[in-house]
Amino acid sequence: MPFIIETRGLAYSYENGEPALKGVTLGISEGKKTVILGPNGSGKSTLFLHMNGVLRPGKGIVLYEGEPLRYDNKSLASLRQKVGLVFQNPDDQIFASTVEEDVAFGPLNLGLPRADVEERVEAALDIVDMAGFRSRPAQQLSFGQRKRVAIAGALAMDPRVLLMDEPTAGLDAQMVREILELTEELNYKGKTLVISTHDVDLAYEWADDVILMSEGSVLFSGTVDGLFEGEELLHKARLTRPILYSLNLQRHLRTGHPECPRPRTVPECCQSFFKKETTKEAGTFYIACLSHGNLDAGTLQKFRKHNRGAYGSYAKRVSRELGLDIHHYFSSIEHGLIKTSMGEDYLLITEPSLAGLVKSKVEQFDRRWNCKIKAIVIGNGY
Ligand SMILES: Nc1ncnc2c1ncn2[C@@H]1O[C@H](COP(=O)(O)OP(=O)(O)OP(=O)(O)O)[C@@H](O)[C@H]1O
Repeated sequence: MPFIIETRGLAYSYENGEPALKGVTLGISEGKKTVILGPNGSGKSTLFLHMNGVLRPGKGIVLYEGEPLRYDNKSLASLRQKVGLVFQNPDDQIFASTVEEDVAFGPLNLGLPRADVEERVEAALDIVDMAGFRSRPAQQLSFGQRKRVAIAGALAMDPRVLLMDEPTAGLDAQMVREILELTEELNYKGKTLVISTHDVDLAYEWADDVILMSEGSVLFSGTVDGLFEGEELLHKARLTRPILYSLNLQRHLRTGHPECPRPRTVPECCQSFFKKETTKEAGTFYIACLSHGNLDAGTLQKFRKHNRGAYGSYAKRVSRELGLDIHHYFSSIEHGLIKTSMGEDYLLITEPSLAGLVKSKVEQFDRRWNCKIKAIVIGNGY
């Protein structure tokens, strides 16, 4: 698979002379979810600032689609249209006086017609569930809300690659899940996602590819399983193994149960650990495609309260607006997988463009854990 972004021998020192990057060579595969994993001060933010041209390498080069970056204003503007960066601290990114002005800033600079800018702002604010705050001054928002506005600002540029520097830092648990779901949604819709974090559990659950950094250098580049198999590199990078990885390994060592396939999420762990105790046949995972006004409350009532969820920003917003009695507004696919693997039916409401993603996740889970869950998409107007 071709790399959409590459760095070769990238080195950079800040003004105090301390090297922050020491010859970093790496590649980001198009269409994948890549984690840049590393402890504090390992150079993740400095790397991101190079990947969208904010910083210029001391040595080495950055390439986009195989072409070295150019640093004149026109080339940088064109790069930033394709490679969006969400800063670690939203206050480094949000400048305009109101939320909508801030999100509109990038698209206006592209010279788009006012109506197109409006459309982009509305869509981006909808995705991060901040449409109700559009006229509010950004400084009157919570940290998590400002983080969402910063994400909306990057989304409004409609980039092919979205770099998110520590997107979950400082957010509550529910908001973390929502941001991760949002990244899944964006990735499914074709965007290449790169996030930086020091959270090994998050990296293990989320990433297709992982690049481990320590003290300005790349220690590892490959799959998550490949990274966590050896402990030496992790120790060097002051990181530990993910909890689910360690639990699974301990079971293997203590009981002789095969180590692979390794569970990477809670539903996978439940299925792997407790499969024998589950005697019931698996349930059906109903995926209901929601368009405004096509909901039949009777359908909802056929499912137990704790067996109804909404997935995706649109379905969550519309479900709330319509006052639907939905129980899971986050981690709904995971809840649905747990319920159906225990033999209960689950109803998940989502927008038509995400039904394929949900179905493929259920089918992937089913193939991996062989639990015979049926996934059925119910069309518009069920
Ligand atoms: N503006 C700056 N001036 C001087 N040194 C800096 C500056 N920003 C970062 N550094 C230094 O560069 C190195 C890499 O920092 P960087 O912020 O890229 O790491 P990081 O992996 O993103 O860390 P964290 O996880 O804490 O955000 C660190 O040693 C840091 O102290």
